[in-house]
Amino acid sequence: MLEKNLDKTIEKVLVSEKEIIEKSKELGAILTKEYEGKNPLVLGILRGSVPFLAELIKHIDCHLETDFMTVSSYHGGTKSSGEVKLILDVDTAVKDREILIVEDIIDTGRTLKYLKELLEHRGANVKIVTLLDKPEGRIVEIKPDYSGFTIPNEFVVGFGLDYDENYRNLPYVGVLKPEVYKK
Ligand SMILES: O=P(O)(O)OC[C@H]1O[C@H](OP(=O)(O)OP(=O)(O)O)[C@H](O)[C@@H]1O
Ligand SMILES: Nc1nc2[nH]cnc2c(=O)[nH]1
Repeated sequence: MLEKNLDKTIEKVLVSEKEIIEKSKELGAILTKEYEGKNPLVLGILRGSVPFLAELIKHIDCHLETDFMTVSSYHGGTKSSGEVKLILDVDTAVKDREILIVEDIIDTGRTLKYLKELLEHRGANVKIVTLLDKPEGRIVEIKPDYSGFTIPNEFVVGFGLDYDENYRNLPYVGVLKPEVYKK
């Protein structure tokens, strides 16, 4: 059964809403300089990136476009299936385009390695910004160009990140109480 109050299912908060907003402002200032006059395509990876993309682009003060791609490899659980599935491709032409991929998290690195290679193969110039980086989870080599917070090797939820499609709407990033996984 789902708890009424999401807060009650959280064991600890790793990154607060205030910290996320402050970090988005910092990253936004850096990205404003990076992309001035380049009209980048800011590419959100569905579904997890939506809250971070929405916060981040408010602080990038230059012309940009947005688009989305859907990929999935966790299928609701806490472990990567090992296979990245492309569910919905980007609509905008990407050849010779400056693309900024926006992600909520890099863990094994499989999703971003797959996406970076796919888009570079199509002729795009790709950079990556992620809200969270979990370096201890890495299985394939990939580094973000810009990263908000480095976190320990724990499964996290909130600010876009789900467990079984829930908790994406929490305004902060946290770790669930162990009993949630037993239900
Ligand atoms: O580095 P990795 O181990 O590949 O993990 C990172 C990916 O996992 C999550 O996506 P998921 O497949 O759960 O889809 P979702 O965004 O719809 O939750 C997250 O949004 C990243 O895209
Ligand atoms: N919700 C969630 N999705 C992930 N995808 C890769 N790592 C994680 C994580 O820690 N939490």
